[in-house]
Amino acid sequence: MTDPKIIVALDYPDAAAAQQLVARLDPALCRLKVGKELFTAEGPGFVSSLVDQGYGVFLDLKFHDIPNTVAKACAAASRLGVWMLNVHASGGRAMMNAAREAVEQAAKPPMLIAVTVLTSMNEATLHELGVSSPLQEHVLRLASLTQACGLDGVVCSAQEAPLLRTKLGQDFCLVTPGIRPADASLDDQNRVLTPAAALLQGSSYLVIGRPITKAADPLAALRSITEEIKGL
Ligand SMILES: O=C(O)c1cc(=O)[nH]c(=O)n1[C@@H]1O[C@H](COP(=O)(O)O)[C@@H](O)[C@H]1O
Repeated sequence: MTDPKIIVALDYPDAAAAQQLVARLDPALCRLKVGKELFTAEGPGFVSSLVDQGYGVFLDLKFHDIPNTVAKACAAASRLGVWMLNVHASGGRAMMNAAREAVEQAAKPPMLIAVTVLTSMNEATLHELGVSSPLQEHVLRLASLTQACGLDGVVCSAQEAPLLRTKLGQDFCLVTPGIRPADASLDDQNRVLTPAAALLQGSSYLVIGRPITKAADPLAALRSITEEIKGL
């Protein structure tokens, strides 16, 4: 069983558009991330169809609510047969414990990870929310709490991966967006790393959207990145 390190972000408005891309990819080379836009438009049926096509699916719904509601949502997501799902670490200890307990009871438990600080946020946006610590310190605090609650890992910027890898050990899963091959457009991402650099910094899995989804030949783009990170 292969363990592809690339997770392709399916940021599409509907199943037809997403499926056009999916048909051109290869489940041996990547997993797929379904987020709020596609899930809200198409629901669990499309997620199940991706699973049936042999893809590992990261259901990126970033649950954040009271513990009971998040636990029930995680149980429902687990029943879809997804490979990974996530919650917001800022939902706190009781919420994350409830999420983990719900996932553990699934017939085939998915990996459960937590979002620390979104890559779209900076210190100024944190201060506005009353968080006065430096950004990296806050990321580390949320990631440490996530680990203490027994979750499998976090979503973070690849730039935070070295700190988290050092402090939280080799077995903690670091999922990092903001990845750009050396020759790719930055789009709206600011703090980016190349696929190879992100893995060398300690990332476990790379979330990659437009460099693959907008490529003239998405499978060729996926193969080229796979080649770049071979052996890392
Ligand atoms: O949770 C995410 O996946 C995520 C978290 C974050 O902090 N930053 C971030 O860019 N993402 C997602 O990662 C993907 C990046 O897509 P591209 O910028 O096209 O490679 C998008 O689906 C974003 O929603």
